Amino acid sequence: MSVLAVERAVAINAVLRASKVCQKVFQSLVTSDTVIKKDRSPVTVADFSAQAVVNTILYESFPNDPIVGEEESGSLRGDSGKELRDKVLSLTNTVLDTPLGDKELLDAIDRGSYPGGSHGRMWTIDPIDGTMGFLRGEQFCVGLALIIDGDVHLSVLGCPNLPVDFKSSEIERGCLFVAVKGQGAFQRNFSSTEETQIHMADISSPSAASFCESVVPAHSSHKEAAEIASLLGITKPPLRLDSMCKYSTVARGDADIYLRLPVSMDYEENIWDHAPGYLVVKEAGGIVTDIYNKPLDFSLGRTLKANKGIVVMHSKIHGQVIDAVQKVVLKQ
Ligand SMILES: Nc1ncnc2c1ncn2[C@@H]1O[C@H](COP(=O)(O)O)[C@@H](OP(=O)(O)O)[C@H]1O
Ligand SMILES: [Mg+2]
Ligand SMILES: [Mg+2]
Ligand SMILES: [Mg+2]
Repeated sequence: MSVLAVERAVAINAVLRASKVCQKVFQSLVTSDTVIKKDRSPVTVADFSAQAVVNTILYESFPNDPIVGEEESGSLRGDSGKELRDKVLSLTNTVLDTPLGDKELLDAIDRGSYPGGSHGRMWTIDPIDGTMGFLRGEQFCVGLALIIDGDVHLSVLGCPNLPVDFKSSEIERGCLFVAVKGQGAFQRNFSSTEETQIHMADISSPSAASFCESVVPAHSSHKEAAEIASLLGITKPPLRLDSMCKYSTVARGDADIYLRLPVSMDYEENIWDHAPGYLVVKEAGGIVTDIYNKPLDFSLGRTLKANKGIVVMHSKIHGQVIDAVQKVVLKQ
C-alpha cells in the first residue's frame, strides 16, 4: 500500500461529507444564519458543521492526531448559542453515521484548537475557505491537510461550485483535489471516484500568462497585481476567485499565476488558508513562495509568521514573476 493511503482515504471521506453539508446550507442559505465573529468575517452554520464533521471523522481513525482548525465553538455555547447550536447539530448529523449530541458537537469543533508547531503529525482544516464567496453563491472550498514535522504531506480540497472543466460547455460543478507528497496531484469530480492526474500548464513567457487573485480587495491588493501584470506584459484580465480554488485552478492549468499581495504588512496568513492548496500546486509541478521568494513555513504555529503574501507560478517563469512582484510590492 502506498504511503499515507489510509490517511488519504479518510481525508477524502471527511472532505466529501463536509462539502455535502456546505451544499445543503448553500441551497437554503438565509442571512440570519450568519453571525459576525470578532474579526468581522462572516461565519455560517456550515462553517461550524463542516469543521465538526471533519474533526469527528479524523478522530475516529486518528484519535491522537491534533488538529489546527479555523473555527471554535464559543458562539454555539450556553443559552445565547442554543438556536445556532441546534441548527449546526441537526445539519452535522445528516452526514455522520453515528449522530452526535450537544456536548460531542462542541468538543468536536474545539478539537481544532491545537496551537501548531514543528513536531509530529497535525491536521489543519478550513471548513469553508472563501466564506464570502460561499455567501455570494460563488467559489468556496473545504480544505484539509496533514502536516508532519512542519511539512505538508497530504491535502484534500473540496470545491463544490467549481466547474469540473472550465473549457467544457457542460456546466457540471463540484470537484475534489487530492495530493500526497511525492505522489502527484489528482482531480476527481463529486459525481465519480475516478481520479485524473493534473499538471500546471506549460508556459515559457509570463506575457502569455493569466493570473488569479482574490475577489475581495481587502485580502489582496488588486492595484499592485495590475501593476505587476503590466510589468510582465500580461494582457489577459485577472481571474478573480474566492478561496483555495485559486490554487486548484492554477494546478490544473486553467491559470498560470496566483498573486496574494499583502494589503497590510501586519496580517499573518493562516496555515489552514494555504497548506491544502500549497501541496496541490507543488505536486502539480508549481512553485509557491511568499513575496520575498521565501518558501512557506508551516512549522511556526497557526499562522505563517515568517512569510508575507503568496506567489504561485510555474518554475519557467519564477524569476520574472518574483522580480516584478518585488519591484512593485517592495519597491526594489
Ligand atoms: N487582510 C487579509 N489579508 C489576507 N487574507 C485575509 C485577510 N483577512 C482575512 N483573510 C483570509 O482570506 C480568506 C479568504 O481568501 P480569499 O480572498 O482568497 O477567498 C479568509 O478565509 P475564510 O473565508 O476561511 O475566513 C481569511 O482567512
Ligand atoms: Mg473565516
Ligand atoms: Mg480560509
Ligand atoms: Mg474558513
